[in-house]
Amino acid sequence: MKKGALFLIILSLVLMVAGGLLAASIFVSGLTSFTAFAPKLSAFIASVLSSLIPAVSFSDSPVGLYPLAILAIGWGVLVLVCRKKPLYIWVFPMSTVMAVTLYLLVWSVRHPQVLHPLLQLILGTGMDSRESSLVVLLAFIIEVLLLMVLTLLSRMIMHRKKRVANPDSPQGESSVQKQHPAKPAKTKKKRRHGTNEIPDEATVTFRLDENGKETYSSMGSREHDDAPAPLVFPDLSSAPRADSLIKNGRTAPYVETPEPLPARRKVSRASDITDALFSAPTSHEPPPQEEVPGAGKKRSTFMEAALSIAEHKGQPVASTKIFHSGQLAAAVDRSQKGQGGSTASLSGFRNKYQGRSPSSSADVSKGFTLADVVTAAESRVPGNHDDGRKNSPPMSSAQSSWQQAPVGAIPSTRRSSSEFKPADPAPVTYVIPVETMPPTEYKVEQKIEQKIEQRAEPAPMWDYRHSTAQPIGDAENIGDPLPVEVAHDGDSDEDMVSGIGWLSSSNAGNSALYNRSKLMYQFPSPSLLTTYPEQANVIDDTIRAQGEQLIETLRQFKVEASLINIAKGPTVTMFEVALAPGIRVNAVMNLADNIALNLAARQVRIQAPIPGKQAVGIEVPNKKRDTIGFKELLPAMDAQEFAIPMVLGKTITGRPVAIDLAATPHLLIAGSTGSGKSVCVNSLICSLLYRRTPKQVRLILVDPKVVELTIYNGIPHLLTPVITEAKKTIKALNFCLAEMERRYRLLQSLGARNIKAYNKKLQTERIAREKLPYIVVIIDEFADIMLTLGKDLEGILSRLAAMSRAVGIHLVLATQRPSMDVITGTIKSNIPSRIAFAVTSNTNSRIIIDEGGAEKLLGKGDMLYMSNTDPIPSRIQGTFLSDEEVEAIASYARTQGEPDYLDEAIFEDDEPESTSSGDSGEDLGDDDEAMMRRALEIVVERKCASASFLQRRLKIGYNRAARLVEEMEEMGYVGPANGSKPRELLRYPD
Ligand SMILES: Nc1ncnc2c1ncn2[C@@H]1O[C@H](COP(=O)(O)OP(=O)(O)OP(=O)(O)O)[C@@H](O)[C@H]1O
Repeated sequence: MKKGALFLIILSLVLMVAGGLLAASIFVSGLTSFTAFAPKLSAFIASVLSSLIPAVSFSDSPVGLYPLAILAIGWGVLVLVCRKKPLYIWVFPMSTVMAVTLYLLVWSVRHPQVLHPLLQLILGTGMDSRESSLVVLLAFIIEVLLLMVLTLLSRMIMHRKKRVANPDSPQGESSVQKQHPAKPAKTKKKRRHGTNEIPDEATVTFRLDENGKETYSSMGSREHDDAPAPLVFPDLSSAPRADSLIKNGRTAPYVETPEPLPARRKVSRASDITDALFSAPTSHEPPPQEEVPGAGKKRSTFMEAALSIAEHKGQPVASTKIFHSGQLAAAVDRSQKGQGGSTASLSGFRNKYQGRSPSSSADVSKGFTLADVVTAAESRVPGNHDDGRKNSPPMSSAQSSWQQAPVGAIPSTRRSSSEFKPADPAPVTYVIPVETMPPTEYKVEQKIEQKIEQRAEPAPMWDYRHSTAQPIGDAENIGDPLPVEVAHDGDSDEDMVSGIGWLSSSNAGNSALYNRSKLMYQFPSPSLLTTYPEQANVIDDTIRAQGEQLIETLRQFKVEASLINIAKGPTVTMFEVALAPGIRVNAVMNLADNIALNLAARQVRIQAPIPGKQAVGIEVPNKKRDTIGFKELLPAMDAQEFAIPMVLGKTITGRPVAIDLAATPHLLIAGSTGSGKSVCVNSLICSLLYRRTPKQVRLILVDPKVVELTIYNGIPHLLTPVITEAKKTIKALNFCLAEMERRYRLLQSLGARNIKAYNKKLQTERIAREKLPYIVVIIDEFADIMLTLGKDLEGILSRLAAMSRAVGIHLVLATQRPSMDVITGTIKSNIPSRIAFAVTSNTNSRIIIDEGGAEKLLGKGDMLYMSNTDPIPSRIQGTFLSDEEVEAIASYARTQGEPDYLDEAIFEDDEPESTSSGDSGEDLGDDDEAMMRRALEIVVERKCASASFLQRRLKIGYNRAARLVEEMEEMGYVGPANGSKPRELLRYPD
């Protein structure tokens, strides 16, 4: 037992006895006066004690000996608490005395007439039991106070003792303990390490014995109380977290100037060790590599191992735990391979952790923390281990210092023990070469950077000097250098020049630029169009009479209103009616049928209110409808600068309406059969033929009904013959998706945000690329295809509708089935501009334009147009194009150039792999001969040669496929390029 503890025990007993005597004398002398002065208080105390008796009594308690058991438990706890704190030993006699006092107190209250013999002995017989009970009570209070005083005193003495034991610590306690007061400084689990116990993750103390061998102990362990004073680790509070360095992708180099080293190291947690291990001030620059030859190789293997493990586990270094000795060994192996040095120390490390006795190897499986790694690294201390340096060549001072320095001492703020002091007292520089220890993230970044660098290196793909292409746009001086094209993979089929990708002409080897220049499209003449008689917008007496009759009808239904305006349109006349105050708009709306009845009109549509007016519009069909000729509306397309101008018709007020599909940006047309959809679609297509060349706008037409749009077959605007099959439709739409992606890449290459900006850049910067034409995909009766393809079509259409606007791909979908399964929510949400022709029900109208009204339309081109900018539908009478007119326009367009269709391979079915050859030619790699053999087999199979088909079948890049076809031509197997058609097979291979 320690002297201090003995002293305290004696002190406590003395104090206790003295206190008790003092209290007794005071109260014995003042008892009479107390009871006289405070009878009520004494009575109150007596009552409280009486109520407490059953709970604390030993013998009289109704609960038997439970209080005794509680006391025993309390003692047990005290024994445990004070096991390692000898200074608190006085608690045992103190508590015993208190228990006896308590017992006496209880006795006094329970037996007011009888004085306990013990009390008689202490207090004498001159006192009655009442007085004696008060004395006992006060004695108990004094004992409690004494307990508190002694506790505080003990604590103070312990603090003082620690400070004496560890003069370096200003706190008198380890900083770790201060930081983690909730965790008592003791180990949870221990495992044997030789003769020492190593805590897993708790506070660890590293010590060196007289032989320089390191030992471990947990904080406060008695077993090591007599061990040499613990080594003191440097203050780690300023060290940045290791994982923060890792995240930055950079491990800061650090330079240290060793200071006079203290004899002890401060106790530290494993995470703190690793934090400090990998931390360093960044202000210092590392010395040049030549000054520290081999420093990179000779740097800490264990640190490398630690990093390697952390990297493998994807964790921050500080929190990495190694669970298997094999893992650790593997990490060390990796480090060793990378370094090619420190073999001896590594083997020492292995011996340390792997070459243990069987009993200890079981503990090994519990895992190592990086603290273990660090500790092992310490074993490289000169003099402790042979780390292979004996045979090393002479080292530079810095290198020598580095190798002599323990790994744990690397951080700049760290101090080493005197044993670790380098032989050279001169300032020593420790260097960790940054480049040899890149963390995972850093490697990833490096890879990305390398990739970017690789991409950034442009390889000229198209040299205008070797091309027959003519400059595009306003470029006049071909001699001027053109901007270098962004390179792409030579084997890629990505076309950076063509306005449209995957054209058969460019696939056939023709320059896209050259091919486009063949087109000299002249717009059709308006003379091809029929002129319809001028419609009479005159408001005659008949119409006025109709207006009066309308007001009268309203009045009959108690709706006071006045006629304020009449607008006569081509199909309907709108009577603008102002309602009297207090009349509800709905009152008029509900009278639509009555008005129609009274006016003998077929349908009456009521617009309540007219947007922007304090009036209700009542649209009554004209007795005689006017036809809006397409010719009449041609000038409307020139009124504004439209990218894709299209005429729709005329409003009620006679205003011509033309839209820009590029802004719309997609259009949904729906209406029941005979409502005028096909005529509308024709006028949209003819608008393009009249105002846009194939260089500006290209078309993909889909017509499942076959008879509606096939009339356009052969016009130069077409990208493919009019599609009539669902299967081909999906392929065409897939092409659009691919083209959309290609275009986005093109836009990105020039930093353009949309097709307009891209085309403008080509012109202003005179870049040798084709301008991107707009692509308009028109699908008539898309309900048929939708029902066949279902979700596939919906998905593609939605994606296109959502994303293709910027790259100039626009959709026009027409259907005569305005049902929910055709015009789905997804399609509707992606196509805000819609045209509703006459439908049979209000529900259908709602499906198309989200409100009723289309059921009141009159058919034959009578439409409600809802644009993306104005959700209130406006009534328009569509333009009329007769079949003859359409035929004439298409015929004329056909004379203006050959269509440059997409490669037919796009629309071909995916053929099953040929089994006849037994050759998996599709995976022929770089074997040119085998590739040619397989290509010839395919060509013979098909009786024609197409580069893109070969590309698909052989799963090779387009350029390679085109080369194969050219070689076939040279060898005489296939004929020359044949426009958009595949090359002819001339002879069979031998
Ligand atoms: N704008 C118009 N002006 C005058 N008449 C028109 C107009 N639009 C259509 N019509 C008339 O309506 C008829 C039907 O038009 P259209 O063929 O376009 O209807 P649809 O909705 O396509 O019918 P379906 O779905 O059965 O093909 C046409 O033959 C034409 O006579």
